[in-house]
Amino acid sequence: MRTPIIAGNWKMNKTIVETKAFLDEIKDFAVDGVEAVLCVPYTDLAIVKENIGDYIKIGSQNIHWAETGAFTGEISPLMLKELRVEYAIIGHSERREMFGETDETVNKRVHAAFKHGITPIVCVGEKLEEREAGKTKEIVKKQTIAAIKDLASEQVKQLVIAYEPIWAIGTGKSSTAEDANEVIGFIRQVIADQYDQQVANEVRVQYGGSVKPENISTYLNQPEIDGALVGGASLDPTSFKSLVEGGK
Ligand SMILES: O=C(CO)COP(=O)(O)O
Repeated sequence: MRTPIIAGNWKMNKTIVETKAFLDEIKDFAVDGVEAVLCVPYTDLAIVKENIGDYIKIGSQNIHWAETGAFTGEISPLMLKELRVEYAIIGHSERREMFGETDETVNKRVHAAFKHGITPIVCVGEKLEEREAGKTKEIVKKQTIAAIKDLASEQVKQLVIAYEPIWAIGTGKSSTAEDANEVIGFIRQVIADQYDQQVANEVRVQYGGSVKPENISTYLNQPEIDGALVGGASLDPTSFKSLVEGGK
């Protein structure tokens, strides 16, 4: 059985003061049988570490492959480890589209995360024109294979993949649950072909793109969908709690 995982991706939102107010609202919150993660800006990691209990896990929004060095603007796995970061989003479409992230750098970051005991949440997903050209599966297959290149089976089993169709992010246009389920089932098949069915059965694959408390259960009711990666709707504490409850 795969444990559902609901992760909030705050993107570039919330100052320390705003983060503290959010954390005050989720004290003592926990839902049995659902894993919850908050992927916050780097400047909020320390305050989250100091003010969060054991239930909600801390995530970053990226991770560099080197431990130290001349990489202005990047973040090292060692720095994240000190802040009790357990998850790192890697290859989000906003990083791929706006900041030059490639399939190769995604793979380097994935290896670095595993080396330091941080679980990658690898994002894959097609653009609107790719979907319209019938290329969804081709794109997610290419991105998935590149991201997991040279990983051991035991590492792949721990991996989290987020299928986020780019046209559904922040647009209010969500993929239908059936459609997301089909693509996620396909991603699992790609992993089975690269490794084996047992490995594929253990990988958790989330859906992301305009998930809200009102629609989360339609996704989580699908057999292949193991959780959600949520942007906008994770910023409000009441909404975040409903999302995690929706993971049941
Ligand atoms: O990009 C996303 C999560 O990583 C999805 O964002 P929204 O939930 O705001 O559409």
